[in-house]
Amino acid sequence: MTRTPVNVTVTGAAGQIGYSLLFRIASGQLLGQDTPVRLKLLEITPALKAAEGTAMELDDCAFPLLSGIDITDDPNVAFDGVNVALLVGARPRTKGMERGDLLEANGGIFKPQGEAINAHAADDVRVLVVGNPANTNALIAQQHAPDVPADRFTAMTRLDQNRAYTQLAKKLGVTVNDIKKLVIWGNHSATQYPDLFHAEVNGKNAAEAVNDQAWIENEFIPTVAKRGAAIIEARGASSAASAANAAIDHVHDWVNGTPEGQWISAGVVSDGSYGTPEGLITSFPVVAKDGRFEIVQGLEIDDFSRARIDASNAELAEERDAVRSLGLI
Ligand SMILES: NC(=O)C1=CN([C@@H]2O[C@H](COP(=O)(O)OP(=O)(O)OC[C@H]3O[C@@H](n4cnc5c(N)ncnc54)[C@H](O)[C@@H]3O)[C@@H](O)[C@H]2O)C=CC1
Ligand SMILES: O=C([O-])CC(=O)C(=O)O
Repeated sequence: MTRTPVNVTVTGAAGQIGYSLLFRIASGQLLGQDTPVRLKLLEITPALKAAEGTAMELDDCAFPLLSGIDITDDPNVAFDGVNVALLVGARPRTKGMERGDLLEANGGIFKPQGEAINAHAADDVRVLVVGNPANTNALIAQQHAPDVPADRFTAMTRLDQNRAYTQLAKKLGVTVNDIKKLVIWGNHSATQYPDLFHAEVNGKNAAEAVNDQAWIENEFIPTVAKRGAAIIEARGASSAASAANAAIDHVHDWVNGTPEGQWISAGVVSDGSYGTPEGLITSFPVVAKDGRFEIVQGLEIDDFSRARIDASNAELAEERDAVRSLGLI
């Protein structure tokens, strides 16, 4: 292995997503089998011992690509030289708790992390925010990192996309491999809009293949949008392995590019495309090329989709206004 290791920082490393994510990163699934990684684990002080336990287990895997592990409770240390930052650590939503309640609890975490990324990250840093409310947490971090290009800050809606793939595949009796361009617009919340109207199933329009508007409106969209709550209800804890899997997908595609003819979903800083308020971090159909996400342009948006995209972005604008009034941005 001659390449310099890539520094990957994971916050909330002792949490349940961290426990799924770290082993996959160390095994090469994030960046590929020819890329060594150095892991930097950020935790709050009381959870450092648990993070050390996870690090002991990582050691015990003897991963050939894992060149070292640092554990710290100081964001300035954790983000020193970071190339890929996975901001997972946050307070998860618990049963009966609304996403809006999380804004204040989590906002304070992402401001100092944005500042530390600004001060210490490598020039090529890429940031994925997983911790909820992911889009607005990403906005807070991004706003506190003025020296980092804004397009390096992203929020995760890939789990929502993956959920949508399986729901559609089950409905049509196909496999996820038969589906393309099925993407999420808006917020990672119950207002998100999984879009069947631009998706393809074996080359045909997905909404036409379904041919059941009532199913799209009353089953597909709510099932995908409320899946996080359904998992909490069933498991007594929020999605963890599937969230880690989506984080791997997101960064892997960001770095390696999306296959020709495929789109993916990512929360990226809006340039005003599709009437979305500029500056919000909101999910679009994107392609990854040369290490950058590009918003897919020129799609026709009918009234049904328009209403839903606008509603989700209005929610994000409210979240932005709320964190602004709390002095977090
Ligand atoms: N965007 C998405 O699709 C999804 C997002 N999530 C979110 O991911 C987040 C993490 O979920 P879990 O791992 O299940 O939670 P968890 O509670 O098991 O772990 C969170 C960890 O973050 C740590 N932490 C808290 N504040 C921190 C700080 N300032 N710096 C570093 N670490 C800190 C905690 O000590 C804890 O170990 C939650 O906000 C959850 O809602 C979960 C599933 C999907
Ligand atoms: O709601 C939560 O905390 C977990 C979550 O984001 C999801 O599963 O989509």
